[in-house]
Amino acid sequence: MTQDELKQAVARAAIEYVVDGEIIGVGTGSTANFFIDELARIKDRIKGTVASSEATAARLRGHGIEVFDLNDVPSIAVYIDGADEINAAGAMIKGGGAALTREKIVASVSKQFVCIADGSKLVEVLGKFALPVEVLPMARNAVMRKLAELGGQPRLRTKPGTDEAFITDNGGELIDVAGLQITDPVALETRINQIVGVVAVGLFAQRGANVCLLGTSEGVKKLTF
Ligand SMILES: O=C[C@H](O)[C@H](O)[C@H](O)COP(=O)(O)O
Repeated sequence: MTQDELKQAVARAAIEYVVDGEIIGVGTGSTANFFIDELARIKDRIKGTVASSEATAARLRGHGIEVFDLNDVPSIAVYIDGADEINAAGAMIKGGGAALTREKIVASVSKQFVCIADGSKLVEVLGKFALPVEVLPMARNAVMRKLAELGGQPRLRTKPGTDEAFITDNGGELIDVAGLQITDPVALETRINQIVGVVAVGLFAQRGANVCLLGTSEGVKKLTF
């Protein structure tokens, strides 16, 4: 099976976690896009969605699925999203698709987090995938110095093919920190959150996944945490 077929299989399996009559939180990225396409088939069963990025909101609306502003929503039944890496405890690195801050906010108000990922995303130790950190632009270099003190190699994310900083949906910039061996994800998340100028770190450990649907050649494996 191709990686896309594995992503499609977990996206389909995630429909089982959609709660009828409720608002569903929807993630960002290629796996989440497959989920959105599956959700479109059963859109009449749900009240609507909250999106974790402008791209996701546009795809949902393109399917005729209602997208609510989070400020108008008291709670979210379930949040469904991909990950760049996930470990055996349900802690994740996210933000390869630049949506980490809104993803973290939507996940924080969701009762359940269902991670959908192809099997390559399951790792023993998080950190091979460079850890994304969103910062306010004026704090970029100050935050990069602090992140270097943690032992990683911070690098500003740029617009493809240019030297210009990539700008997120929130007007922030992204620093990708390579070379970390994240043996204590909760401690590192706490430490990076304390750096002034950081908007959010793409380490989802304090609020990790409750369930992971992992696409493998033997079928969809379900991990619960
Ligand atoms: O910002 C993007 C998100 O955190 C994605 O969930 C993550 O990058 C995984 O994306 P994909 O499903 O495309 O591998």
